[in-house]
Amino acid sequence: MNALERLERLLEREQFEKIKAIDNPELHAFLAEWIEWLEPSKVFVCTDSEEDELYVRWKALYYGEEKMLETPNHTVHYDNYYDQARDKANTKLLVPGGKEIPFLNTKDRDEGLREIRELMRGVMRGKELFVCFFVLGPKNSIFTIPAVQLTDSAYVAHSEFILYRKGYEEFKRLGRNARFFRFVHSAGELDERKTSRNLDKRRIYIDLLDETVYSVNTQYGGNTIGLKKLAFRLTIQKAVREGWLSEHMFLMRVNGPNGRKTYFTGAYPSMCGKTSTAMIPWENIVGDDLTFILPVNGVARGANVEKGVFGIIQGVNPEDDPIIWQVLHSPVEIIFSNVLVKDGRPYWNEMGIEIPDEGENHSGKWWKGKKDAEGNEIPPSHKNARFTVSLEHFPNVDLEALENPCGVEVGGMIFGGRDRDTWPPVREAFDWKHGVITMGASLESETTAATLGKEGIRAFNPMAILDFMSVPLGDYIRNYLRFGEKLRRAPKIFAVNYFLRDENGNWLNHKLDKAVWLKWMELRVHGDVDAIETPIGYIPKYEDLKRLFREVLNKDYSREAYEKQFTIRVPELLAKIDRIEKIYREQVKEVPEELFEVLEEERKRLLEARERYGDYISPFTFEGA
Ligand SMILES: Nc1nc2c(ncn2[C@@H]2O[C@H](COP(=O)(O)OP(=O)(O)OP(=O)(O)O)[C@@H](O)[C@H]2O)c(=O)[nH]1
Ligand SMILES: O=C([O-])CC(=O)C(=O)O
Ligand SMILES: [Mn+2]
Repeated sequence: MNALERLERLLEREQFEKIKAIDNPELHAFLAEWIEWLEPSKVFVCTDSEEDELYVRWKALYYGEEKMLETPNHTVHYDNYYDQARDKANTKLLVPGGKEIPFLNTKDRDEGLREIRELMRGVMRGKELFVCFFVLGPKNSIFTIPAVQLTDSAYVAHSEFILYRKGYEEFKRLGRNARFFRFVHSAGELDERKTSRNLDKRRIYIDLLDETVYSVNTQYGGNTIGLKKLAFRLTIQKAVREGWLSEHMFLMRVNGPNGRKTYFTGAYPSMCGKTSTAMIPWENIVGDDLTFILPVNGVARGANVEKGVFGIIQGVNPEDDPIIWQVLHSPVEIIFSNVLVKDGRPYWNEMGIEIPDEGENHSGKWWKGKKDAEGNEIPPSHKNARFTVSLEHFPNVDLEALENPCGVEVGGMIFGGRDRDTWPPVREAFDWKHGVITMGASLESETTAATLGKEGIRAFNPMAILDFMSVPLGDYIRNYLRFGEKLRRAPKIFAVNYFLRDENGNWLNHKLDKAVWLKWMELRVHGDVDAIETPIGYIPKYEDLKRLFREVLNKDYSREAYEKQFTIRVPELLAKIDRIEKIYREQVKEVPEELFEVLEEERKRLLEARERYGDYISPFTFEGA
């Protein structure tokens, strides 16, 4: 029996017809094999129709994976108390022979496939399987990659409808020519709260050879939403092979003088400010998490991989995040996850208003002071609680840029992380290579609640992408360097640090200061302001920042604040170069030699400056020099 015949027996007539309309034997074979293996009691195939999308939304409520809230179109979803973040330990790249690759979590492909298949055998008995088609990137564009998702979680399918462009028609159009990614997910057995029960058997296995990702016994979006971080491993591999960039970056428009539009990307690790930057009130958002950048006629063109936001809700308050606040309080389609709910209303940590002392949250019934099994007090919402919403609902979305099949020209690329004591708030690289190596490849950031495990540990995280890396790091960096050489107009590279602290641990900057750094970078892209040359790149002049603080935030910016924030901290900077060099030499290996040369030059500049001016050098010293 061929695959289509098997599918005809497995599916109800109406569902079968939807599959049959796609002329792709490879897809048929994949579906027949997995439907037989997973043994769902029912299969629903989603086309691009409103009706099918609505069916999925409804099923998330019907099966209890989501509950209705008071506001129309708002729902809440809970993940298991121990399934609240990405599980790095159980996320593995399947490679032939289980070849060890530094910093990557690999596993023998045959063994991994055997294990995951065993865990998934018959796992959907008594459940409904959703077969969904989406695309990464804008439709019918140079960026488009089709993907098919199999999942028994209506919540996962629902999230994908909010976050990605529909792809059923694209599959039909492409027919046999479609080269597509595949995702197979099962939440596994659910408990009475409809959360995954068998967390000890949670696995996320990425088959790089077949461009297929398997995920089982988990619901948390970062472990399950195929097109998000699971596809990301596949697109990084593809990009490095084909000579473009697939990045953990926001994409936004910064509005310059006289209506000038300049687009920026920004790579910061999870929970380090991508969404909050892309949502700065004066500017416009295109994307907040994943960006494809292609070289087109010597220009870097970027597009959002997604069309929605799976954003962190903790700390969202009306003062700092007025637009997100407004969206979260309007009756548009939103899934709140792992928040506190009381009388049908969602509440979260640090929302800037009084929140109830009891209700339901990610731990079940909750009251103030409740402790978990480990004796830790449970906050109202989880630190990694999130909201899922389409970008079309944001008044500040740049829709033209979002849907442009050619993307937008990237004027600047920003790197940043949680760094308490080393980098200044903003600086510009001397050139592409200097930026790629001393800013991107040298990025370190403190760990956060976006992944399971301890927080606040400074960790090497090149390009904010290490968690998702799927090729040897040296190859990835080489591709970056070569990418710049292909361009006749390379984006300028910048580094930011929103997380500087003083001796007492207090933040040196306010959350909205980044609005000023953005305006400064926009001016720099066009050569509209001068800057001060330091050993680590160009930094802003005090007068320019003072003027911008006044114009943008209507705030004073004192010389003292500037001096403290922009002091060049030579001992910390040198120690960092030592750490980074050691990692690349001893752990990563097989790194382009240029990396060491550029680090060495930076070290020399710092040593010379220290010789002349001492350990901590005021920015005014360089300005005068
Ligand atoms: N102190 C400080 N905290 C900030 C600043 N900007 C953002 N944050 C905090 O950073 C956290 C989340 O940042 P997001 O912008 O949601 O993170 P993201 O980079 O989009 O993360 P992912 O969605 O996990 O990839 C929140 O807890 C914010 O309060 C800042 O300028 N200063
Ligand atoms: O993928 C997720 O779980 C959310 C996210 O953006 C990240 O962790 O970087
Ligand atoms: Mn992310």
